[in-house]
Amino acid sequence: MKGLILTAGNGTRLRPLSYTKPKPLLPVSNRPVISYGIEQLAEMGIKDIGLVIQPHQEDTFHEHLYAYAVKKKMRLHYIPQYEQKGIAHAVAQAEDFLGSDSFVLLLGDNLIDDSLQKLKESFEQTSAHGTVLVTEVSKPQDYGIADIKDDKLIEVEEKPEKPKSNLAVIGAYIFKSSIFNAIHSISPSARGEYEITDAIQWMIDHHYHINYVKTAKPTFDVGTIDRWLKANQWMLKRFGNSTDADFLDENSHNAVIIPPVVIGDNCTIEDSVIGPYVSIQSDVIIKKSIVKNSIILKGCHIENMPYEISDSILGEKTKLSGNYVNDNTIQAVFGDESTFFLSCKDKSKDKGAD
Ligand SMILES: Cc1cn([C@H]2C[C@H](O)[C@@H](COP(=O)(O)OP(=O)(O)O[C@H]3O[C@H](CO)[C@@H](O)[C@H](O)[C@H]3O)O2)c(=O)[nH]c1=O
Repeated sequence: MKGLILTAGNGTRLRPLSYTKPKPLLPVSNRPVISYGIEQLAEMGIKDIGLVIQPHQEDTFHEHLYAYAVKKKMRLHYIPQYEQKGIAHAVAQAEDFLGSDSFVLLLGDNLIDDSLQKLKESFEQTSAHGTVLVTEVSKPQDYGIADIKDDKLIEVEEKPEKPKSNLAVIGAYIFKSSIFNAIHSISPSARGEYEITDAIQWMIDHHYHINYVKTAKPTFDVGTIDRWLKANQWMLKRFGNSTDADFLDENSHNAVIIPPVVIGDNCTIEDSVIGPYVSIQSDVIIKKSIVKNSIILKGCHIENMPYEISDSILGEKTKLSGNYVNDNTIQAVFGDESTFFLSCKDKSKDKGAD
């Protein structure tokens, strides 16, 4: 069995951060999202993983993942997708790499906090042509939705306006190579993409057995800022109350760390309150500031911020500083399409009745 991870999306909802780094390399609890998927494939005994990438991104992936793959004794094969024509189209690019092997397909921006062993067992025990993972979601309109009757998967529909259930088919699948019959037979959907859900439906309609495994463990699609922060919170919670602040620079002092927090190499934190739910990558300086529920990427410098930083993501080398001269003024430089939400307290309400 081989592994295939799709990473070639445009990451439009994560701009401007996804302009400079592919979405699956963005960190959750200081590890690239995709590394969690690679680890799950390693646990399943898979040695060869195809990564479907945008053609110019091979060096970036190699730089971030090579050492990790060597450590896990896995081989990464980069497969370019020249046009982003959908998930099924991305899988088709890997047909030569996959050959006649069965394969585990993971969506590179999905984080699934469950072992995929159950998926593998079900696939092998039932001799299915495909096994999908489903979970209950609160917004079924955003997902491929499963219709299950008498314990059988009878229909999957991509982002339906009127969902038949709240069971989403999420980003982990196992297929036999017969999936390529389906992929070569389907047409683009209304949104112009070759949908994996249409390929699965084709299999069901043509009497190939597709079964499902349900997970109750959390799953995250980190495709939006909000969901990325939630995934980060969840992964940090798994550290319990420990604080990974071993790497604080010797210059750090007067830092109050409220766990869970993860702090990378070579960081300086002074006169500041950090946490809970903060991930800080390496080479970050934070002075005289308060940061909670945020992700701070490599090389940021935050100093003397008159406002608490909360629910925020700061791209690499962002500089934020402020002063107290005028309560209503903030000076900052933001990259293209940055999002900045400023919450001010109305001080007149604090003055009482006089
Ligand atoms: C369109 C496209 C996507 N991808 C990669 C990028 C992402 O890591 C991954 C998912 O792509 P997205 O466009 O975000 O897919 P999304 O709209 O969230 O929906 C998918 O993922 C959902 C689960 O999150 C499923 O329930 C849906 O059935 C499935 O279609 O696949 C490619 O590698 N190539 C592509 O052409």
